[in-house]
Amino acid sequence: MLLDEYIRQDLNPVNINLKNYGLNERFEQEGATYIDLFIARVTEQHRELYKVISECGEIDASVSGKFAYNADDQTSFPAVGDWVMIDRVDAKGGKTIIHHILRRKSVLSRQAAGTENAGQIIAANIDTIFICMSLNADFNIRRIERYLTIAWDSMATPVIVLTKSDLCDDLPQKLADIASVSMGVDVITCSSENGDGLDEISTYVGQGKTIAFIGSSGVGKSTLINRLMGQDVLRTKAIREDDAKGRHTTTHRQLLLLPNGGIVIDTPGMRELQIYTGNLSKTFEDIEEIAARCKFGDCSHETEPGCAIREALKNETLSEKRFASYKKLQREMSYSGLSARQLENEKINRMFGGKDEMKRFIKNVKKR
Ligand SMILES: Nc1nc2c(ncn2[C@@H]2O[C@H](COP(=O)(O)OP(=O)(O)OP(=O)(O)O)[C@@H](O)[C@H]2O)c(=O)[nH]1
Ligand SMILES: [Zn+2]
Repeated sequence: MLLDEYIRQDLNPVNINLKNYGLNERFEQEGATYIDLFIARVTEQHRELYKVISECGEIDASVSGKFAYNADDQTSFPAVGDWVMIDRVDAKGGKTIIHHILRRKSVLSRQAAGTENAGQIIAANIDTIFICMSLNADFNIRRIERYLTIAWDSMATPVIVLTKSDLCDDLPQKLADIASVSMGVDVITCSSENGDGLDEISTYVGQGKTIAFIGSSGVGKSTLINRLMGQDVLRTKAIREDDAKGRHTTTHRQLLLLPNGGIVIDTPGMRELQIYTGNLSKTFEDIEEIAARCKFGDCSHETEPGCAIREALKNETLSEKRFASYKKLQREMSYSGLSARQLENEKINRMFGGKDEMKRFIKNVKKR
């Protein structure tokens, strides 16, 4: 099924049962204190433009001027997953205005250590965060620790998902390694290839429960979400790389309803939580192009067969030095390596396209 069709089926224009979107008593009660406003959940964010779902369907939304007065603090802006209060549910092709954010149950954010105001909200009100790591090339205990910290900070419950079990032949050793850092956290082993462990994941998913998947690029998050959806709603890496349009252009739904109940949040920010690839890809387009020819999508360019990078290094079409600086930058750009300033700029870019655009936006909203 095409994505458009999926969206149409999903969004019957009238009488949406918001419980399916995770509405519960806590939000209902808080929402009821705002007279004349309607409750809705943020389903998409594109810079200053939002989409929200209310009982009458999905509509475009923007924030009220009040938000812009606090613009130095990005965490006070709505994020995907937020429950918000809007002033109309039928905007007749226009926009509704978001006036309040209801108290968040959990907040997934990236932040720079030791700085204030450096938080950037990636998604809100997630119940369970699946930390995905593949059992082959991506396997790294330190990375799990880092993701666990992020997940615990969020107030959502983390569950470790070890993917691609079909590619692993030393599972007991890897499980023992994981056990040493995963105290109190459930660990699931699964394979989208042969279906192992997918039932177990389903036990964490149910009506009104909001889930999210984080983990390095290529560990199989999209594939897993597609399996839970029962259809290919997200384009997986393999398909993206085949696509003539290239793989930097994909936009897709940021909030998905699962057929057997439950909500998956999958925002671009979530995909970038591990490594900031935006500028890296641009600066090292040549290297990314070569890497795209590696036999394995998640090639570490170290020991895998069919590695195009090692081939290029051997025949000197790629210089060792350039590859070394790419790797260095890649390390520096990992989540924990970003300086406060880099994070701040990146956040502004993501939300507003740039500093000037942000200033213009704030000015405009204040005028309204
Ligand atoms: N062998 C095997 N391959 C898998 C499995 N799950 C996913 N893959 C493959 O791994 C590659 C990456 O999968 P994706 O689902 O696109 O990975 P992702 O985590 O969504 O990656 P990003 O979108 O970049 O964050 C694809 O070629 C998949 O076909 C699995 O269980 N076993
Ligand atoms: Zn390679």
